[in-house]
Amino acid sequence: MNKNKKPFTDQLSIAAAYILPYLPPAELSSISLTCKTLNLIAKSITVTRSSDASRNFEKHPTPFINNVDNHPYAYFTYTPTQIIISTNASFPQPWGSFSHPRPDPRPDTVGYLKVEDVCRCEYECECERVDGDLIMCPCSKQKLSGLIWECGSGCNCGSKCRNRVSQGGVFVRLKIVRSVRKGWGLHADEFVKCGEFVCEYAGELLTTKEARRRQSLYDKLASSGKHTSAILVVREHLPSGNACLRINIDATKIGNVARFINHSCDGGNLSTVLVRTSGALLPRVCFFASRDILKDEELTFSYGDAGLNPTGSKCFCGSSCCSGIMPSEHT
Ligand SMILES: C[S@@+](CC[C@H](N)C(=O)[O-])C[C@H]1O[C@@H](n2cnc3c(N)ncnc32)[C@H](O)[C@@H]1O
Repeated sequence: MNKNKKPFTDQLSIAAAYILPYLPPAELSSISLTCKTLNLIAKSITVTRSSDASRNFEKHPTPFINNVDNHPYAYFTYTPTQIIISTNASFPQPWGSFSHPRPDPRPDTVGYLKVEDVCRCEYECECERVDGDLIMCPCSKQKLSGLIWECGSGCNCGSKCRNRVSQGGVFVRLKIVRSVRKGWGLHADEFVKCGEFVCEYAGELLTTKEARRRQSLYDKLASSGKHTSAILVVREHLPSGNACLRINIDATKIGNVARFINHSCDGGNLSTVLVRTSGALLPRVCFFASRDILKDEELTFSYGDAGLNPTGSKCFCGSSCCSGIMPSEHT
């Protein structure tokens, strides 16, 4: 026997370590039944997947916690920011063996802003000044448009600029907890101060035509009772008052932690804020804490008006003003 030749199990382990992280749960589970070596590798991938939904893209891991059934995690491709996909194909992403550490562009001292009084003057940004004089106050733009404006690639300031609150990824400690009636839900894993940036709603930016096509597909799958979709539609009313920009983000297959935020009829504890960034054509949809949130509390927001969809599915938000029906606008 050639002494330099690695035993078959070693070769199998090496090959499997490259291939198995790309497999969706059903395939991973069936391949794990074939032999002990593959079973061990599949198990370690399952542990990695359930220990961090963000797959090392965010500052802290976001674990899946399930004490109600046997789903170890939800399977999707992680993106920390919104992406434009021109076709309806998604790309494979390994999950379990690679890490993607992200830079920390935001100083720890600036983790929040008051959503209700968004005066940004305190966030001194050099690009807003000429010879030390403030030439344009960002909060005047806020008042005009009802948006938050942040510095970006169109500004002269760098990534350390403090007017980039929502651009450093997720800084709050979060966890994804399974419940019997609502499936997975995003929870705070530490105290979150009112006004603090929580996360962006990241996913695939779609045309309205594609959003409608996917929504009807997801609705058909949902009627089987096993599929949850995560298409968010936000409308930005342009300053003229005569036009409205419609933003469709689908986080069902490609998204971030925000895809686990459930609906609450009382408006929940998160505010949805459109953030425009200098140098970027399209706004981003971001969530800020609308009040102080305690550790372990579920994070929720209002998906919309349930009255728009009287035949919608049952709502289990549990709030005192629950309408009993999940809102779902006709996309
Ligand atoms: C964006 S996903 C939220 C994460 C989802 N719970 C999961 O397990 O992936 C939206 C879906 O969650 C479920 N959901 C969200 N809020 C709910 C509520 N208040 N009552 C019942 N189901 C809810 C619905 O199935 C909805 O289509």
